[in-house]
Amino acid sequence: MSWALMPAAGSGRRFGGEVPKQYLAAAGKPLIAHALGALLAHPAIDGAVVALAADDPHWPGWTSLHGKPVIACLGGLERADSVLAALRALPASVPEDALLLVHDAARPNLRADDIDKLIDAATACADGAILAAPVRDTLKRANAEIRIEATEPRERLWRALTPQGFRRDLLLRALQAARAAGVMVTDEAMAVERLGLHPALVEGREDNLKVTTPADLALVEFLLARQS
Ligand SMILES: Nc1ccn([C@@H]2O[C@H](COP(=O)(O)OP(=O)(O)OP(=O)(O)O)[C@@H](O)[C@H]2O)c(=O)n1
Ligand SMILES: C[C@](O)(CO)[C@H](O)COP(=O)(O)O
Repeated sequence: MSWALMPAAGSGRRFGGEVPKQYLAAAGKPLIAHALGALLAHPAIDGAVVALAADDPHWPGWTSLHGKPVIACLGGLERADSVLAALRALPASVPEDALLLVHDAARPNLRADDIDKLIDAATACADGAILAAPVRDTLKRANAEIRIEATEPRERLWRALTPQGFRRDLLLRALQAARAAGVMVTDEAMAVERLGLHPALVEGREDNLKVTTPADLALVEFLLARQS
């Protein structure tokens, strides 16, 4: 059994504008609709919990999608808080060993083959698994004047994507431990790594983009329009 947790309570500061980016349209649908639809269209995913900002006026009020339950909950100040809130809002019927897939509402271009690969890897690896992309560019470290200070070695460096997949009991333990330590994790794997575990890296599609700035939206629009 797998459930999806979707952090969707962000305000989109880097994107700007009045409407939080997860509700902006691309290829005729809000980004969140693409992201949530991709997850719930997958036969192995049984439902989703979506973490929303307080009094979110844009949330369409979905209670089901593709015939599967959608539960909305109140998110938190940071992404990690929203993920923990969504985890805590899961139905009690979802077993402790259920696989949870955490996916950003801001990543609309998620494909079924990537979900397949992630579920397989997270099922095979007790430490969980994440979609990720190997770094293929030369990496530079900047100084205070935005001049090159150094070139960083890129061997064995990957960019973390989402979904990230972990057992319910492990993810809860990891997120609670990070919060108790006052560590603000930027993805779920970081919390699991803090426990001394080593989640698997699964090479995912480079076009599983997170929409962060307006330029990202233009690219995602192109990608999604080609799908439909
Ligand atoms: N307190 C927060 C912050 C972010 N998110 C969600 O986490 C995902 C990735 O976060 P990010 O791209 O940083 O979104 P924002 O926080 O909205 O963007 P910004 O940092 O530019 O404000 C998004 O789906 C966002 O809605 C969330 O659920 N709760
Ligand atoms: C979870 C994530 O998408 C993995 O790359 C990323 O850490 C989210 O970062 P953000 O700053 O919250 O968008």
